[in-house]
Amino acid sequence: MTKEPDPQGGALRRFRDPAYRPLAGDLAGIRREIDRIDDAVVRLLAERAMYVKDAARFKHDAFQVSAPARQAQVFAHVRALAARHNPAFNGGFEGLPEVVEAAYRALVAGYIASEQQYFGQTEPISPSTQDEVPE
Ligand SMILES: O=C(O)C(=O)C[C@]1(C(=O)O)C=C[C@@H](O)C=C1
Repeated sequence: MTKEPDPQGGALRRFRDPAYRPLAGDLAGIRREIDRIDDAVVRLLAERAMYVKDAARFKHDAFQVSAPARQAQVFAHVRALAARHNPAFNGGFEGLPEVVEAAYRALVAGYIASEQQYFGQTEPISPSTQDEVPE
């Protein structure tokens, strides 16, 4: 079959697990929920990006921008979060920690590339002239 699925069509299959509970009546309903969630995810990624940009002010050089030990910490953290947030209903989502870690590896690579660019837009300051820290 080389045709895209019909968003308005009825279900074509069912899970063999008798306890499985469907989340929407059709594929259009599923996609509406996915679009809603993507909006929230991307809004948070944009908020995260601004903190990554600001992090450049606290680094001496390109190695510090890359901060590999911190990267490893972030990947382990999001993996653990994915395991914790994996829903208990409908059997959860198998391999969610791996999916989330892979996404974060791609995301952080992009964030680092931009942070390196932003680092190039900074200049060193002496401690006495440092920016004021917000409360
Ligand atoms: O924590 C930092 O130092 C950051 O710059 C943030 C961040 C991240 O996206 O989480 C980005 C670049 C570094 O590789 C490590 C982590």
